[in-house]
Amino acid sequence: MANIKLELVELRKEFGDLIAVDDVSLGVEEGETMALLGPSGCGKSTTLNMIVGLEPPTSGDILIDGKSVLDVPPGQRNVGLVFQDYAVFTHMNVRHNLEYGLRVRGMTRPDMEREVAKVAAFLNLGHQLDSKPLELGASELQRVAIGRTLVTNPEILLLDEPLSNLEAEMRNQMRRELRRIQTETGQTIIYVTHDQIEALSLAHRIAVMDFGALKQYDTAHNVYHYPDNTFVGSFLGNPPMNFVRGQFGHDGNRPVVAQNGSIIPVPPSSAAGLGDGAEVIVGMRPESMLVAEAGDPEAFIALVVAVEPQGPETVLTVRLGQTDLKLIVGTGMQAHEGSEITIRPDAELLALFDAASGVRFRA
Ligand SMILES: Nc1ncnc2c1ncn2[C@@H]1O[C@H](COP(=O)(O)OP(=O)(O)OP(=O)(O)O)[C@@H](O)[C@H]1O
Repeated sequence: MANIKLELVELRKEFGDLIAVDDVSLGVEEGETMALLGPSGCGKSTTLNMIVGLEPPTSGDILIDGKSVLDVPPGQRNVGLVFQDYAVFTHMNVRHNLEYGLRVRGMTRPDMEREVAKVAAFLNLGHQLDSKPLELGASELQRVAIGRTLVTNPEILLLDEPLSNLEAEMRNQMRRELRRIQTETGQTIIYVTHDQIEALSLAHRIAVMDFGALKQYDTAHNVYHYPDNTFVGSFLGNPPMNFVRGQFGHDGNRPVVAQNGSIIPVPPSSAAGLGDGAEVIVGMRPESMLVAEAGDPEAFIALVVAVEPQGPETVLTVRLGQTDLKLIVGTGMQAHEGSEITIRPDAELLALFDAASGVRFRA
């Protein structure tokens, strides 16, 4: 069992009547990258600020290596925060920027030079130690900002939207760079982002937040494929998860969800314990629905309303009752607007949610 580096215990922050962080509990293992993901205003930065010590929690606890750090002042928590807008000193060259955190800790010059050389080489900044920040490009600046923090060897590296100021090309490059930092240093990283692709591609585990609440905390694979609620299903994925609202029931022995005469067969495992007549929402990822042969007992029939080729794949919009669904299919698939199509959802990935709460039914 890996060491739990960081633990949040019913962490809460209120600003007046507003609950910015709503009793969030989670643990991050040593060497793991955890992404705090969610829409603007969901409480990501407030959570980060409480971990760093810039914001006192209203209640709850923050443990690093099993010890509460609530009484430890920000500078002494040994957590390194890199802000979105590259906190570097513009009047200092790169070397002095990298040295800064070590100098304030009173490190000797030879030790400092050794540590700075190591981090500069690691981040490909060795040839730029004498440059001023204004002479650097955006990704180099970002590497200096990360280097300034990394050189202090923090217990936890906290990154607040680190790639949001970069162009698409640079962003991909920095993403690769961050993955390298992750694998080569074994650094525990907390990564704040509203970008699901960044979270899915960089994080071992993702905490999905909405209005201060933790909506799911699981591996990147599980939050995508097995969302706990409709919020997570709709926040991740592009196009997002399809939802069909209907009534649970049986067609003969087959469990189905019916909406205005249209029916979707659902796997018995997803419907365990559900009574006929229950109001539910069926969730299906666009890429987890196959075009099937007519008469397939696990399939449903829908009307094709749009066919949009998008290079390597095609997005189909189909209508089932009153609901439009998106499917991602291969380009070999021939579909015609106005024709009927038989669709079989992947039984393993189909999800049933309670219509009132949006929470997934678990067998
Ligand atoms: N100092 C403060 N005083 C009052 N309200 C605040 C303060 N800081 C944050 N908030 C509010 O708390 C909520 C959470 O904000 P927070 O910045 O943590 O969200 P976020 O998910 O990081 O958003 P963003 O991605 O836009 O930075 C928001 O409604 C915000 O307006």
